[in-house]
Amino acid sequence: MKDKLLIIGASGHGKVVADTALKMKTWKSIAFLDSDESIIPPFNLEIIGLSNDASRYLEQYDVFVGIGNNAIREKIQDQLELEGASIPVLIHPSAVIGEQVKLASGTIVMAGVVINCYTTVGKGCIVNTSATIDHDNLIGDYVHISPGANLAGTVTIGKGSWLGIGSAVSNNVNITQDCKVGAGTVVIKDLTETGTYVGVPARRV
Ligand SMILES: CC(=O)SCCNC(=O)CCNC(=O)[C@H](O)C(C)(C)COP(=O)(O)OP(=O)(O)OC[C@H]1O[C@@H](n2cnc3c(N)ncnc32)[C@H](O)[C@@H]1OP(=O)(O)O
Repeated sequence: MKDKLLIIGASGHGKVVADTALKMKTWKSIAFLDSDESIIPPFNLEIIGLSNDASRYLEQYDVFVGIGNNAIREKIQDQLELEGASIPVLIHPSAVIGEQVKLASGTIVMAGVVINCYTTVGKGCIVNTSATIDHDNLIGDYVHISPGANLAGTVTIGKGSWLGIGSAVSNNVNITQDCKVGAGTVVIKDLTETGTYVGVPARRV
């Protein structure tokens, strides 16, 4: 753990990552890397280098990937791990985390989230604003659970899957890897094939 934090990506998701990190009051300073010169960084923070410059800062900074796309986040975090980066977990102070919950590095838990007991969340995940994950869930690496999604008890989500805003997953349901579950979709049965699913109940499109 270092006393400075570097966030890769200063656009929409990176902004919320920075906001969460500021609220944690854990780092003396926070800065961004971003290759897009047109971006004005939020909260008067600085962009100190290009997106692929992280290697130069690993001695001094904790590093967090603030990019919403699951596949891109995975690629960058995997490389950072190979280089020995210190990658924290970010938890907004308003989140409620149950007993025996495990959260792996590079995961962010945003404002208003509730994660109930005995759930495990893999690395590089986004648990977005006001999502709820109930007891005994197993969330794979690089999953994004969008704002307001609700997962009942004993749900499994495979690596790289994306649950859209306001979606719901019934208890004891398993969703395989790299699925996209649309906004407002209700999943009541296992999704065993990778694909895009929408509607109530969920159907593949
Ligand atoms: C902080 C943040 O912003 S986090 C980000 C939150 N964002 C989201 O949650 C967005 C979720 N994304 C969606 O719901 C998208 O519509 C997706 C990923 C499911 C599908 O996107 P695409 O692959 O581009 O599919 P496309 O738009 O072509 O739709 C395919 C069909 O599914 C239907 N469809 C798409 N999304 C939905 C949905 N959420 N519910 C019901 N039907 C849907 C479309 O109407 C279309 O039907 P048609 O073939 O009869 O015309």
